[in-house]
Amino acid sequence: VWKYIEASRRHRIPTGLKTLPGPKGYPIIGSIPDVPEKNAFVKFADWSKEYGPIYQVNLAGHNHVWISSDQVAKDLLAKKGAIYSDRPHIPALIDDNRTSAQYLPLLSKNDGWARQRKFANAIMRDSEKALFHRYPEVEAKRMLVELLDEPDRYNHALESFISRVTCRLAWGHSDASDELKQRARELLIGVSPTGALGNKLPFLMSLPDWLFPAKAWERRRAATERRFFEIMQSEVEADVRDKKAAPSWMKLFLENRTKWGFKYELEGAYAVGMHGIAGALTIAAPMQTFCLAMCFYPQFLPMLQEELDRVCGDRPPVSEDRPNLPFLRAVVRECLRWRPPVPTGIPHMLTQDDEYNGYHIPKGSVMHPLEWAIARDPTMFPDPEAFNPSRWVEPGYPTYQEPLTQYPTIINCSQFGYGRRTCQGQTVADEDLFIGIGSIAWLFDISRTAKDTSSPTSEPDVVVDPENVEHQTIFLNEKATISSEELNAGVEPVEPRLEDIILSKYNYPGSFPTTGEDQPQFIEKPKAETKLPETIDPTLDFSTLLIAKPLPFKFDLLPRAGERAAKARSLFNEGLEKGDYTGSRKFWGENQGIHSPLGWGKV
Ligand code: HEM
Repeated sequence: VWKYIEASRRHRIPTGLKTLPGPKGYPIIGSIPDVPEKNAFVKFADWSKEYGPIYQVNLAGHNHVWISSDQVAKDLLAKKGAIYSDRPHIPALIDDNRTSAQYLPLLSKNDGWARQRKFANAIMRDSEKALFHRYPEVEAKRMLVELLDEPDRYNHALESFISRVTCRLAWGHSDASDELKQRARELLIGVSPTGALGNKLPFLMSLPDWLFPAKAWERRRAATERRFFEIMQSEVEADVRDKKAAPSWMKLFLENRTKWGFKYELEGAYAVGMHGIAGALTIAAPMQTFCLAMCFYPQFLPMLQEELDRVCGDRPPVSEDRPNLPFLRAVVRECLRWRPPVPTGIPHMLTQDDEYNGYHIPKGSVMHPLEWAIARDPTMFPDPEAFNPSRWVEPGYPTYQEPLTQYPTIINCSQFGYGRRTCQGQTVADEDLFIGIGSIAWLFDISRTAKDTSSPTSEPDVVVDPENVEHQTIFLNEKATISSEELNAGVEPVEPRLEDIILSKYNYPGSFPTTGEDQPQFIEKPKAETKLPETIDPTLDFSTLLIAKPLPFKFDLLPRAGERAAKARSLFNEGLEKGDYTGSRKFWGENQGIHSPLGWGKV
């Protein structure tokens, strides 16, 4: 109540200025009941059609300003970056995100943010110069074989690809990629408005752990993360000492430790770990969007494959092919536009009263560049709801830009935010998506499954040939699995993980036995409900956390004709023999935290 009174007082408007338009909402809670949990960004975009490109909404006493125009976002968040570059408090985290110097994207505009941003620029420049040490190309080979072997776990393979590349970039190897995914997933729950309960009802965070189990969950999450970062740092320290450390951000930090001016013992461990986490999930979302787009806009895959065949022939794409693959870059760019991975944007906070076009914007307002709406401006993107990569490569479209050896590119596109807080992982995302999506399109045909009855409009695009044994054996996202870390993201006891079984498949050094009593048992969980009510657009069935990705769906993933599948396998086997690949390591053993009465709580 006090917050509400305070907010009303703050909202006194200086003479001559108007208050921003926006929905009225209810006393105290404001418009919270009007914002759906699922696809909230669509609701905020609808409001922008009613109230204009900048409007405000009261959410539980906080003033939230939504911007749905690229120009307005640039005018405020970029040009007036001096006052629009702070971050709001995230109540569900145990340590104050603004001052704890743990998570760069969430820090206030303070010294910790400045020094970590400088560090981030340096590590990103270094990786880019070294073509990301070819990690994306190495891991794409493993991903292709996993997709061939288990297409029904496609989302797991895509997420693992991203997580393994990021894990290598961060610490020089992929052993911790499953743990990294789990860390990323848990932090995403902790920071998402639709995730941890403490973000919806912040006052609960002042209760003791035993009265509010979600707080105990967060305490355990934060402690596990700290321990994980600590272990990763000390292992690379040992590898550097033994002169066997592969190139990584951590190695770079350790080689010049004092240069960055970090202020506490583990700040370097967090600065590297945070980038690992930031990369581990974000980039997988557009890869899954790519599969969705190919199912519903089948005309573009043959165009992409024609380009790949012409330029790359009998091998998947590599970094040097970039200038010669404009249509691949267009597809990547269009995936980000059509379904922005962070559709609500990451909020900035305004640190002093401001005015814009006669409107008053009060200090403390939480500013949201609504990426979803910005990406659907019909003057910039004609027919914005359609997935159309041609808009980037055909003259006549407002987004067309030359030279095509450089454009289209995702670098500096609006989906990465604005001003001083723009995303620092753009080049990593660019390389992963270029290599990852390019490799999938090189090897696979993707289409809506012949069996799919989830949508009344779903005419199959490809009918599986019943005579073709290979096609029948590689059947086809039947389980529509969700990845195990999603099932186990702190809301349920940890069980032996799917990964444990997969590990044994490829004979990695030190991998799990395939037979005998030690073999882990996977207990089948109920399948994810993927059938949509008929009225919902099946291309809009997305997860609800801050990073939105398509929920698992059924589709056909068939190797293209010719030698490509055999080639993909031989490339992977060559890598296996060279020792390029290792299995995934378990960090905590079974039953982590379950036996503690305060252990895993519902979030
Ligand atoms: C497709 C993938 C990605 C998308 C869509 C994305 C999107 C974003 C967005 C919207 C922001 C907020 C910008 C703002 O506040 O105005 C952001 C910030 C950030 N991103 Fe990314 N990101 C992606 C990948 C990555 C990767 C791979 C990394 C690192 C390896 C990364 C590191 C960061 C960091 C450190 C910030 C915070 C910058 C700051 O607050 O000063 N991102 N990203």
